[in-house]
Amino acid sequence: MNDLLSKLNPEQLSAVQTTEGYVRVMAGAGTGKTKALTARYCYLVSELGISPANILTVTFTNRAANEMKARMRSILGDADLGFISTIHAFCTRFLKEEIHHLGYPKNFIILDTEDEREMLQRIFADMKITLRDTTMQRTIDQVLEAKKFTPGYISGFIQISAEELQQCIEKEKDKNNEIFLRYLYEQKKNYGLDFNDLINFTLYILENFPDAREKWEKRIEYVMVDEFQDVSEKQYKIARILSGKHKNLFIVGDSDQTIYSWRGSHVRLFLDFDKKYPSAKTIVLTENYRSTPQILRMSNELISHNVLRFPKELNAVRPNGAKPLYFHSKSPKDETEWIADSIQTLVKQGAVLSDIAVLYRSHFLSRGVEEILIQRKIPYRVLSGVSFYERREIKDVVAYLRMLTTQDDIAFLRTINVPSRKIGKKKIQFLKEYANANRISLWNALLENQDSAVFKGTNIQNYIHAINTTKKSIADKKLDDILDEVLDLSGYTEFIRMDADQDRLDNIAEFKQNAELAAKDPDENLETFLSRVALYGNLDKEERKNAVKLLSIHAAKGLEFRFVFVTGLEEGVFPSAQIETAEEMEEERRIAYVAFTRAKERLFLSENEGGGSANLSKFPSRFIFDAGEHNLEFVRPLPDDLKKKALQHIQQDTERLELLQNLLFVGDRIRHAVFGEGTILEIDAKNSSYVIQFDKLETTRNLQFTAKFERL
Ligand SMILES: Nc1ncnc2c1ncn2[C@@H]1O[C@H](COP(=O)(O)OP(=O)(O)OP(=O)(O)O)[C@@H](O)[C@H]1O
Repeated sequence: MNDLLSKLNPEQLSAVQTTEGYVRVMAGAGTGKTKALTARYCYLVSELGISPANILTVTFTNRAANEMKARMRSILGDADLGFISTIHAFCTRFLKEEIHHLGYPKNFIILDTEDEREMLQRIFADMKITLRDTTMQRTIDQVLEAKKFTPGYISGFIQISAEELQQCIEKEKDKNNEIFLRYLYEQKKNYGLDFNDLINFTLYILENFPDAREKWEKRIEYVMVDEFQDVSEKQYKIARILSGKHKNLFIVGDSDQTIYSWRGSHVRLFLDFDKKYPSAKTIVLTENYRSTPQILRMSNELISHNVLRFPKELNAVRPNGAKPLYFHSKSPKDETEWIADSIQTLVKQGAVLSDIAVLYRSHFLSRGVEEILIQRKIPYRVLSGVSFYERREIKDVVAYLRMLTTQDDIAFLRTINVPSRKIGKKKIQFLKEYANANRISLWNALLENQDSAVFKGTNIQNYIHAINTTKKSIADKKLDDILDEVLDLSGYTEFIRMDADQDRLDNIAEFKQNAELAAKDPDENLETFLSRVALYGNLDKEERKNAVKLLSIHAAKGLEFRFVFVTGLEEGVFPSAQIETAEEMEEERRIAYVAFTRAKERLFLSENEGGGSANLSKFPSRFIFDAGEHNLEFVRPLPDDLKKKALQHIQQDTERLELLQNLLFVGDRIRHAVFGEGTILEIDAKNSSYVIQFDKLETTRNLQFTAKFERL
């Protein structure tokens, strides 16, 4: 133990030894927060003799919980470390003991996101809901998530019986309410709890059953919350209640690394901790052990542009290194080639591939990097999610293209029932038998049997029509138009929109852009394009240890690498085009901060003029300028004209965001000097205007955000 403590700096030591009361540790990136938390746990158990059964340690991911448990085991030996867990795992354990209060059995079911989607799909089918009504993602965001956040939701849900729910469903007129009620009915019938409800139920029991609360308050003598910057308000509330008796609540994190606001976290929870608990002690860790002074300097400068933060300057312990290298390029190809060149140079200089990580804001950006690494035979692993060409929607799209050329059975089986055309197993079996007997492909088997009674009531005509029509125009059309045509006619475009998963839409948009680029090359046609793509899809799947790591910035949270590349630093990509308020822009800047501070020795930043979707601007990201040009080494200078335009664009966009910050809301009443009183019906953020219905006018008016009117 002494050995463990002797390695800590005075602030870390204070975080470890201040065991009693409310303690907030503001730990800058790379300042050894994980080390301090582990040492604190050890200190509580080994030095103070507290039992692990009385210490709750909440981690952000299962991975973090497992890592911490492994470290603890190596120090403490065998002990029940069950209370080192994610909040969801803790809630599950809590509910196993306490859910009987609500009349639920101990073996309730946990519904994961896939289960949630499947349930919704069944509900959509029962209600005959189509794309015209809503989409899957919209329903999840606006119906399930939103309604589960409303104040009375949980008590209502707990108190109502399945039968009463059934009656409510029958009476319900509003479609969204009906979807929600049906979802709750399914949950109730199966005793199923989704991730939101694991939290909701725990909180409900803690707040409404004093016996249960007292038992747990007594049991949990110390509460420690890691990565506090990303916990939601409800999770925080659970921690607060559990620490209500012993009053030992320790929170650690970095408010500059809050990147999960979309899941309900908020920088303010961390910043206002001392207002909630005036006796709270705040310890700030600023000695950074991870990065060179050069990497820190530019990261410090970047984050200093945020207003909502706890100001702190990190100091580097490591010796000097080189300035972060910034590469501006003309095209996506130039950018990825530069990345591959730089990786090869690093390897020549003695780096191993697994020391190198390529980080990106959105998954679709992995495509270009993956392609060049494959071409150069540089092994890599996609750590967050699936490689680009292995993604379901990309495989579907490629299969549709193959139905225009090879019409092979694999492409056929992948596309025939996506979207659903009522072709089940039996019909496929019929086609397989027919094709085998006649030694023809499944596609030809379908063509020969299209009028057979077997296919009555199915939608194969639409499939056949889509393929045949598009096929006819291959010779006259551009690659990207062919792609659009077959996806539109086959109903695939509508199908994927229905899913409305932004990642999938982005991936398809990226694939289309690739096709668009290929279309400009006179040597490229559908067949050459497909064989090139096939190469990327058929990688050997061996688990490679010595490989470059590709991952999203969100997945890189908490990790560190000797060499870090951040790609796609363009306005509209990073920061994303979807940012609509100054506060959201601060979150985006924190994401950049997390990315930059992952690097230990050298940071490589890049962007290109030809990136992003067609309708986005192609300027270098504001984060390059925020980080301070003097802190960067430019591989080549930015063209003056481009820089001027980029700064102008950034200035205008900043003004737009500031305006949006002071925005009025839908439903607000206003008075205009000429039109009189009216109600805001819509906010058109893209055009910076309100759609207003004035009481004395028949039709609506679009007024600029800057227009003069007063709020009533
Ligand atoms: N007192 C110390 N002396 C030497 N090295 C340290 C010390 N504390 C931490 N380190 C090293 O600094 C690096 C960063 O530590 P750690 O991963 O715990 O940081 P962190 O605060 O969790 O970072 P982030 O929040 O950015 O993910 C690790 O390599 C760790 O071993």
